[in-house]
Amino acid sequence: MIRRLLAALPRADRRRLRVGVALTVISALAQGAAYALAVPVLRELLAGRPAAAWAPLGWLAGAAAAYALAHVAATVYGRRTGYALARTLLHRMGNQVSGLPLGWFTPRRSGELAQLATRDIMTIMSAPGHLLGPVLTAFVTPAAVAVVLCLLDWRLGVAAVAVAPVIVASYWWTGAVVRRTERAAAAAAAESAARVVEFATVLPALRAAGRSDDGLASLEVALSEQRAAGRAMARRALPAVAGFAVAVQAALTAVLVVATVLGLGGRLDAGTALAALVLAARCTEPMLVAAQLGAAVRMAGNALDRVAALLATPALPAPRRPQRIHGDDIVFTDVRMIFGETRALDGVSFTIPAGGRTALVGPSGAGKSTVAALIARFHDPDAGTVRIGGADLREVPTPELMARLSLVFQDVYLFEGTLWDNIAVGRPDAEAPAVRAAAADARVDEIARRLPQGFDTPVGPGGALLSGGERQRVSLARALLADSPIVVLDEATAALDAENEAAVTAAVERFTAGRTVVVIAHRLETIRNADQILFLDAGRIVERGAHDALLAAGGRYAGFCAQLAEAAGWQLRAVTADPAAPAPQ
Ligand SMILES: Nc1ncnc2c1ncn2[C@@H]1O[C@H](COP(=O)(O)OP(=O)(O)OP(=O)(O)O)[C@@H](O)[C@H]1O
Repeated sequence: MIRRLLAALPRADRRRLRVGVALTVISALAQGAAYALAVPVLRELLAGRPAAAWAPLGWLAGAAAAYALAHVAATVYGRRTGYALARTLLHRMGNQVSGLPLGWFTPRRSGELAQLATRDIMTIMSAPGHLLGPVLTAFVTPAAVAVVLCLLDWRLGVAAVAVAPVIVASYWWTGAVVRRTERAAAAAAAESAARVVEFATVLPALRAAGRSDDGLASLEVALSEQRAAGRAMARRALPAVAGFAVAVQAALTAVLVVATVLGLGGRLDAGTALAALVLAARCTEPMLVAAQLGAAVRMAGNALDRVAALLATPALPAPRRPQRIHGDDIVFTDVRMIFGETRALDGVSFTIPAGGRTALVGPSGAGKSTVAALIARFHDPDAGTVRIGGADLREVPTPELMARLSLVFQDVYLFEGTLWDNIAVGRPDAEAPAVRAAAADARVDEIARRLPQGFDTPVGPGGALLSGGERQRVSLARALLADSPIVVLDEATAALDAENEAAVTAAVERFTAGRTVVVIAHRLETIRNADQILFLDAGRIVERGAHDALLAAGGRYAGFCAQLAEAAGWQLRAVTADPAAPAPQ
């Protein structure tokens, strides 16, 4: 464990851990010496020679003082190392996470990350701060005492040392059991954390569909699995911890029996026998505590494994031969994208010409969002290439790609800053009039007028103080300000009310004119104005062309449009269904 903690620490903090461990060992040895020096003191006192007890008593006081000083210093070093460890690991995790492909961030991963950054980091931090000291002391002090017993009387020493292998073996067994069962318990905890995140995310949709109980049911299943894993851990670890306690008690009993037999037989003086009994009893308690703390050390080891796994997650590889983007055309060549068992894209090839508008259409799960995600390089494809302006996206530095793209996705996330900051992030060097113009185009100025501090109003974590439609308008303003030549829109106006939708759609139309636009939309008006329509199904492009040509072909797209028209007609008829109903005044 110490080796692994050293590996996790930066060079500057490793010395602190080494010093802390050395001080712990010194304090444990001093404690052992202080215990052992009680033997000559007791021996002299019981033999009626109090004057002769002064010398060992002085040594005992010295050892006790050395123990106290080393113990305090070791505790301070341990705590500081714990903080340094937490700081370093959180920093490294932050750096790592910021370099991971955006497609990595699913609700499950968010749950795991939350567990890692909170529970696991606290567990790891406690290892040098609170655990290593008592665990080391629990073994070093009895070892020192055993050495002293050997010097006092070899038979007592043999009794103490004979049971040491049993104690050490049962300590490792306890650790192995805890380590195994804790992994399952931690996986169950991460699963239920992910379910909580997911439940909070989908609750509005579930409630709208009157099915909140469905989400609650999967959350309850995860929570009861977590409870079961916790119980299984306790059930399996308990016998191991109890076995260790029995081994420690057996060691104590062995020393007690040998000391008593020798004392009664007159082969050991009363003072030494009594001191041996006291010493053996004194060492028992810290060893029993060590069994429990040892389990916590194993949990810290598991937590370190999980952090190491995150740190080893491959980031999007940096370009080996960085290429510049020359142009705005987007070309997919035989692209495959597989998520687990799902072929999200299965050998897709197409060209999105520069300056044109391409609509991605198809049933749910067809792969439309995956196309958009690959254009923004949220992932690299499993096979094939995605090129923009002739450059393979794997070879394009991220800032170069992001300068070319504006993304307006369905799930809008705002960061915890002001309304203004959330728009200006689209182009940090933008002058105030440009930010205001973008805000006005996306109708964010209306929102600002309503808020107490106007554009300087904080929007809360994730933009929580704004409604879904308002967040979408802010994200549109951001894209308008960014003024990028390529725009990817995913259901960009889905959360807007009718009036705002019309206004924002007009702004988007103006803004996207002449740019390369890739739009995922289910509304007929958006789709039919596209220069090119790519109809996807089950990860393949099944039809492509312009609206009129595809309609005339009478294929899948034509059927899809008929469904959309029928749905629109159904809405119309539903409103005017009852001719006898009184007209609104
Ligand atoms: N990160 C992911 N992990 C696992 N599976 C994924 C992931 N992203 C997409 N998929 C799967 O890939 C398939 C295509 O998904 P995609 O979101 O691209 O479809 P879509 O056409 O955009 O659907 P919708 O219109 O419903 O948003 C689906 O089966 C989906 O479950």
